[in-house]
Amino acid sequence: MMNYISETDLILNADGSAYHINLFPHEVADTIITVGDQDRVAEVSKHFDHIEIKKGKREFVTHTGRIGQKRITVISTGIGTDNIDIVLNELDALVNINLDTRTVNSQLKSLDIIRIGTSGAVQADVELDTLLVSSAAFGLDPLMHYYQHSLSAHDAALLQAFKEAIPASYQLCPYYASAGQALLDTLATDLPRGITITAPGFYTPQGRQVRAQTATPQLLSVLQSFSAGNQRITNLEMETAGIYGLATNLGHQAISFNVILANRVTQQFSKQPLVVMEQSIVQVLERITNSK
Ligand SMILES: O=P(O)(O)O[C@H]1O[C@H](CO)[C@@H](O)[C@H]1O
Ligand SMILES: O=c1cc[nH]c(=O)[nH]1
Repeated sequence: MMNYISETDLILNADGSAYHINLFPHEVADTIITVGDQDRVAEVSKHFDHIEIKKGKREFVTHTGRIGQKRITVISTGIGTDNIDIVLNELDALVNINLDTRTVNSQLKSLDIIRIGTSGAVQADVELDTLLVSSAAFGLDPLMHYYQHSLSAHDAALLQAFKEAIPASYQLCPYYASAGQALLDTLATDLPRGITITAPGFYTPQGRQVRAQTATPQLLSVLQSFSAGNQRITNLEMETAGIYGLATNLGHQAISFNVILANRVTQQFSKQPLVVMEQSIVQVLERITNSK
């Protein structure tokens, strides 16, 4: 059959649910909040008026419910863009593929995908315990090199400028992906913004020096000093570029809210990470429920 998606391209569990995230189409809302930490899922859903579904498999815990009339799914991705590949492809399959015929639906759905995650700042003036929005992200992980990913001339020039700023000896191959403009406009016009670096690790890939010897000794200062026009790199984390790149490829809107827990320039870490995350969750939920 034409355009048939095979049983090994899109794997379903014996009950017909998506292979890793273990969900059925009716269990997913059009507004999706992604968090890294499984325990953060309940910290979000405790603010729901009603929870209709609680499911989980591996690191992918999902709660779907409502605040007022707004139906929201919150799902944990675990750490890293390899998990983003799984979560975004499976969420998209649930809403855009007929799982019985294994063909793509004629009407495609665009999800709103909203990350609430923690992050480290690379600029001294990005303050601890504040909320920062990723206007775009450079991925230093490899995920989007496997997907078609076209850029505007402006964005291609920005990526080229960043590539030229990285010492050749680092052997890095960054990609670039932007936030969904509609979500930036509806949820985050008043928040500080910047370009986020999505790293393929937490320690040396984010310029940390513990015991392992680094091959990229000036990474933090390279990131900190990069600028193009009025754009600069503000923070480091591990999912945003993959979320933005795959959301763009699949026709979804995505936005990443970063709770700044570390400042890598002042070398300070938040004294109250759980309190700040709780305040940020409340703030983002208010923005979502007030938006439409
Ligand atoms: O707090 P989360 O959402 O997990 O996000 C950040 O924290 C983790 C590293 O500690 C990475 O996943 C990074 O992106
Ligand atoms: O510095 C940090 C803090 C949170 N998450 C990261 O990935 N990096």
